[in-house]
Parts: sequence; structure tokens; C-alpha cells
Amino acid sequence: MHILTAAQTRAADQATIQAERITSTDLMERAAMALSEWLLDRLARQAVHIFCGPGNNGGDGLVIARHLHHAGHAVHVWLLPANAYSSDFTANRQRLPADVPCAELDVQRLPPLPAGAVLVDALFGTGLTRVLTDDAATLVHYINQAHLPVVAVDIPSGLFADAPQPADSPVVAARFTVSFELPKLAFLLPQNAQWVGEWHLLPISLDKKFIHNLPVDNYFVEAAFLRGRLPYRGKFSHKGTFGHALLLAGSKGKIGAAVLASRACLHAGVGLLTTRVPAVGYDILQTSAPEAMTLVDPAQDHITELPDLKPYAAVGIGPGLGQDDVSCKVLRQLLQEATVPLVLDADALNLLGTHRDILDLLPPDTLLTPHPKEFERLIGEPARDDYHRLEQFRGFAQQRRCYCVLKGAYTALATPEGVLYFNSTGNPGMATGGSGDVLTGLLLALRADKRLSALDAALLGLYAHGRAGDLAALETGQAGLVAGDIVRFIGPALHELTAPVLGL
Ligand SMILES: NC(=O)C1=CN([C@@H]2O[C@H](COP(=O)(O)OP(=O)(O)OC[C@H]3O[C@@H](n4cnc5c(N)ncnc54)[C@H](O)[C@@H]3O)[C@@H](O)[C@H]2O)[C@@H](O)CC1
Ligand SMILES: Nc1ncnc2c1ncn2[C@@H]1O[C@H](COP(=O)(O)OP(=O)(O)O)[C@@H](O)[C@H]1O
Ligand SMILES: [K+]
Repeated sequence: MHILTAAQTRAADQATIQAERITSTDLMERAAMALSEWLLDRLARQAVHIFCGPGNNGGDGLVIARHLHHAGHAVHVWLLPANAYSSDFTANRQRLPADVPCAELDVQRLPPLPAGAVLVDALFGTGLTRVLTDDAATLVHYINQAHLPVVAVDIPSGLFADAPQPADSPVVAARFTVSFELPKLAFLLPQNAQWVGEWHLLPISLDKKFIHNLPVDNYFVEAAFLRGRLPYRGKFSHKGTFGHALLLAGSKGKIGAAVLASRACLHAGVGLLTTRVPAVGYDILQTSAPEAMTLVDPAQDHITELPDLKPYAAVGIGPGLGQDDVSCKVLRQLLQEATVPLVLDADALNLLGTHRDILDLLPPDTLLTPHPKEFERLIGEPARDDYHRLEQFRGFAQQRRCYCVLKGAYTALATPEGVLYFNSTGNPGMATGGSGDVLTGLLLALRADKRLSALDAALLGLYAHGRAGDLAALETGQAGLVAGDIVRFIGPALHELTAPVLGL
């Protein structure tokens, strides 16, 4: 899915209006009708108070008021006084049945809101041009202080769709944000979660061809985008078909990271896996991941030597590695010698951050998987906000010609071309130690599979990791989920993405 800017969203609305030969009022009716249905599916008998601004977001609110009223709900409409109103606002103001209570708000004397009411925020949408002030700001504070559930239409009022805003800007804190057709970048950023709440998208048949041809550098990745991209396993496949991966992981006290990454790699379909661990990890790994071959380092507690790389189709390094100087030497040597795809995680990334000269050795197309803190260490500069972090992230992948993952609720992948792909799967149950190690093993298996491009391997891996976490959570609940549960569901998650034989 494309992630459009506010300006592109307006253009897509216009293109749809022209292509379908409909009016903007028709499109508003379609969008607001869909939102009304969404509300009707969830409302019990609560009174609904709808706050409408002067533009088309307010117009949506008026259409919703009409539909809810016709469906028998008690609706109250509150209008924010303005000097000018959009034509679709005015048209729908006229269509509002006379028996729907509708009043202009006097912000000096805001009415008390009844307990148990549901609020609909239709003040401002993507037409917001600046931070809210004066009456609009007062109204936002009033809505937020009511502590009632708020459903925001299209976007919480006051929130910019695709740009940061000054601290303390007034923004409606919605319980739900219900938007149209495509997600907005603002929804995907942790700093906006306090306002966006849980977001939903409603399809309104915007012009697909127009959207497809828009130049975008941010995508939201769902199953439809990936389904069939994972090649099926041919009848006469053998171990060699799927590659032999080498994993360098674990140190004393962190052999579990090597175990989790190894098990994930195996469950993701790798042909052969060799895991290099320090001597302390030998028995543990052989017992808990017997399918992996164990290559024991001469040192007891840390990995100190790089094995011969010739047999391997891809190499992963980092989970539980520790940041010992000798392990740093191994990392340096790996970056110098490797001619196959690399996956770098955890302490390998921390070592890159503290020994910045080795960053220059990163082979092109290397896959790095930092979480935000590791990313900060990697580039050595804190981000001002989530938007700034995304631009640092995009720039890093472009400058280093690598694929970089930024882990989180909507894990992002940056490509060497500077395109960002946001993953749609996963759940807060995965915020548990070892989830990242599982991702590293999974990605390593896909990078060892020569049939996959670097981009497809990364996108499929991120999606399958989150999907496996979602399937696991169905069984364990979110709190009960541990990283090993994700491993158990990697197989089913990948199966969903596998190309059917004959493409049927
Ligand atoms: N035909 C369309 O274009 C469709 C638009 N839709 C809705 O229309 C919305 C966009 O509508 P508009 O472009 O009219 O914009 P909005 O309704 O978001 O806001 C525009 C109005 O707010 C004022 N305004 C902007 N920033 C302000 C600020 N900081 N303080 C005070 N006033 C401010 C503008 O002067 C203008 O009057 C979408 O978010 C969506 O809800 C949907 O109905 C789908 C179809
Ligand atoms: N709230 C969340 N929603 C979805 N996925 C999450 C969430 N929290 C964490 N994850 C996923 O779990 C993994 C955690 O990785 P990481 O921070 O490296 O953990 P660890 O170092 O303990 O293995 C990442 O892939 C991340 O995307
Ligand atoms: K809104």
C-alpha cells in the first residue's frame, strides 16, 4: 500500500472524482457513510456528540450525524464557528434533518458532556495547515478533558498527517482513528500513538491507477503485497537448494540468543545451519537445536575466531555476541572477507557504533536490524523526533548502500534507494527478550536462499516474524508470549506467503 502525503491524498480524491464523474459531495457521502457503518457496528445506545470543523472533515461529521440519526441514534452536532465553510460542509449542513440538535459552540461557555457519550472528532482532517490555536485549541482541550471515548474522523484533529509538529500542539486524543483507503505516515510513529489510538482503514474505492502512479517513498506492507513472493519448494529440492547459513552468536550468559536465532533459522527453511558459539555454548546448543551443526570457538566465553567462510551462502552475526574486543576483531574480519549476504544484529551493531571505522567496511546489500536505541548508537546521533529518526534511517541506508531494519510496532525497512517499507504484522506480546534474535535467524535463512532478492527476503522476513507473533499470541495471549513461541509459528506464517504451484 502506498502511504500518501496530505497533498497526494487530496490529489487522489480529485482524481477519483474526475475518473468516476462524481461530485466531491458524492465522495464525501461514500466516505462518511462507510464511517457511519463502522460506528453503527460498534455503538450500543450511547448518545453521540459530533464536533464539526468548517472544512470537509466537518462535512464528513455532518453526513455521519445524518446517518446515525436515521439509524435511530441520539446525535448532537456541535459546530466550530468560522469565517468560511467548504461547499460540501454547507451542502451537508443543509441536508441535516431539522430534528438533529445542532448548535454553534461558544467556546467561552462549553456545555457539559454527558457521562457515557461517544464523541466524534470531525474538526480538522488533512486540510490542517498549521498548529491549532484560539477557539480550536480550546475545543481540543475540552474534548480531551471530557475523558470520553473519541472516534477521530480521518485523523485526530490538530495532528499533521506527515510532518512533525511543535511540542504541546493541541491534538485530539482519540481512542479510535478511522481513516479512508490508505494509512497516513503519522499513524505509524510511536510519538503519535497517544492521539491516534487504534486506527482502522475503510476502503472508499479511490482511483487505484492514479495512486499506483504517484511517486511515493513510503509503503505499508500487507499480505496482499507479499503473497506468492516466497518460492515454493520444488519436488526435487535438496538441502543445497535452500542454502547453508552460518550464524555467529552467543557469549557466556547469552547462549539463549544463539539458540533462539538458530531455531528460527531452521524453522524458516534454511537448508543447513552451522552456528558458531564459544565453548560454553556447545552442550546447550547441541541439546536445544540439534538440527544445527555447532562449530565451537576455541575460547570459553566469547567468539574469538572467524571460521572459513567458503561453505556458506549467508552469514549472520550479533545475537548475544557481547562487545568484547576479540569479537570486534571477528566482525571486522567478517566484513572484510565476506562475499555472501550478511545479517548484522544486536552487539554486532553496537560494535559498529563504537568502532565507526568498520562501518566503512559494510559490503553493499548488508542487512542490519537495529532497534531505535541500537540505531542511535550506530549513527552516533540522537533523533529529535520520530520523523527525524526516519530521515536519519533512510539516509543511512542510502549512504551505506545497505538494507536497514528499524524495529518497533511498525518495523520499517529502508532500502539503498531510500524507500521505506513499514511492516503491518506483530503485536505488543513480541516486546519480550529474544524476539529480535528470532528475527535475525529468520532473516538469515531467507538471505541464504539464493532464489530471493535482498528486498524480498527482508520484506518476507519482517512480515512473517510479525505474523508468527500474531499466530502465537492467539494461543498464548500477548503477556504469555515468549520468543520461542514466535519460532513455533514461523512455519505457518511463511506457508501463507508461499507461491502456489502453477501460480493458481
Ligand atoms: N472529496 C474529498 O476531498 C474528501 C475529503 N474527505 C474529508 O475531507 C478532509 C479534508 O478536508 P479539507 O481539505 O476541507 O480540510 P479540513 O476539513 O481538514 O480543514 C480545512 C479547514 O480548516 C481550516 N484550517 C486549517 N488549519 C487550521 C488551523 N490550524 N486553525 C484553524 N483552522 C484551520 C481551513 O482554513 C479550512 O477551513 C479529510 O480529512 C476527510 O475527512 C472525505 O470526505 C473523503 C472525500
Ligand atoms: N509493540 C510491538 N508490536 C509489534 N512488534 C513488536 C512490538 N514490540 C517489539 N516488537 C518486535 O519484537 C522484536 C524485538 O526485537 P529486539 O528489540 O531486538 O529484542 P531482543 O533484543 O530482546 O531480541 C522486533 O522485531 C520488534 O519489531
Ligand atoms: K478529525
